[in-house]
Amino acid sequence: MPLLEVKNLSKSYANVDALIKMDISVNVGEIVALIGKNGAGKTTLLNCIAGNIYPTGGNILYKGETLLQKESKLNEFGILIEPTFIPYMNAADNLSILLKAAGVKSVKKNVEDILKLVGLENKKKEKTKAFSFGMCQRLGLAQALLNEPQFLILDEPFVGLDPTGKAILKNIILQKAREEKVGILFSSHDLEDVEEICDRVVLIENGRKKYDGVMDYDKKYILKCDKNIDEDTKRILLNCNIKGKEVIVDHAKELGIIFKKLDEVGINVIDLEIKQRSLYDFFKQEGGE
Ligand SMILES: Nc1ncnc2c1ncn2[C@@H]1O[C@H](COP(=O)(O)OP(=O)(O)OP(=O)(O)O)[C@@H](O)[C@H]1O
Repeated sequence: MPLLEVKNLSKSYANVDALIKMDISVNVGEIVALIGKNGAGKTTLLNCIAGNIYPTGGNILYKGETLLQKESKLNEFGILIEPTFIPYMNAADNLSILLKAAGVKSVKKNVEDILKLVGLENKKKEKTKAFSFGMCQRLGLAQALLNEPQFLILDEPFVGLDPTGKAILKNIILQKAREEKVGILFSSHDLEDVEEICDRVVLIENGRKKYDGVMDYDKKYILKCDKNIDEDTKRILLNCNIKGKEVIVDHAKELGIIFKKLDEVGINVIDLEIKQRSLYDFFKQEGGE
């Protein structure tokens, strides 16, 4: 059972159908990225899941139960969507107060530990009105992590972060998913960062899901052989594209049989190269830009 399931979800504002019959899921320990042009519907989807806005139709299930009727489940979520803070309070006090205001009963992690994790340990006594946008993003991440969430919702978390901040964020996302089995759904326009960390990507266009797939789309496996592939061997390797000494294979699961066939005709594979279209190229070709 997926950790989170969005089923047939729609959201219309006055004149705009921002989400149209959206289905997506996030598994335990899975990192899923939402990508799509400005205005595609990413933030609307995240806000519906976070309980900030009500969908017009459809359903959201968390651990198999309808989320709309079980708002207490939101305590298991960590949410980073346009974070705002009380400007005349310092960073540490903001975290404590905001958690109480959100109705979180037990603050499991120490505020100082979390501030250290996001690289704000030297800023804990500073009033947030003096915080830059990037510092607010870091503090927003700290806020999202404070109650040891089982599910993380992050809206454009890379925006405004410097390279160190981005590296910290990527490490946190990977560690939360891989070691603590947190499910993570985030939106981003930073396709290189997305490509680096996510397990699955969902492309949204005009409120509809256009693509939903694992990150090994369009992978090609290039077997570099020690001699040219002759006509007889080409006939044996019917489904492969062959160029000189190279055999190009579309699916990893076919590699074993191809290795065996090559071995049978006395051809050795001396190197294996894996090529993949970049997420940016994919996005462009799918009409994302
Ligand atoms: N409060 C609102 N009132 C009316 N229309 C809205 C509102 N919020 C969003 N929209 C519209 O809904 C559509 C989806 O917007 P949304 O913010 O979800 O897109 P997005 O994919 O997050 O975009 P971006 O990448 O620019 O953040 C857009 O057409 C937007 O103009």
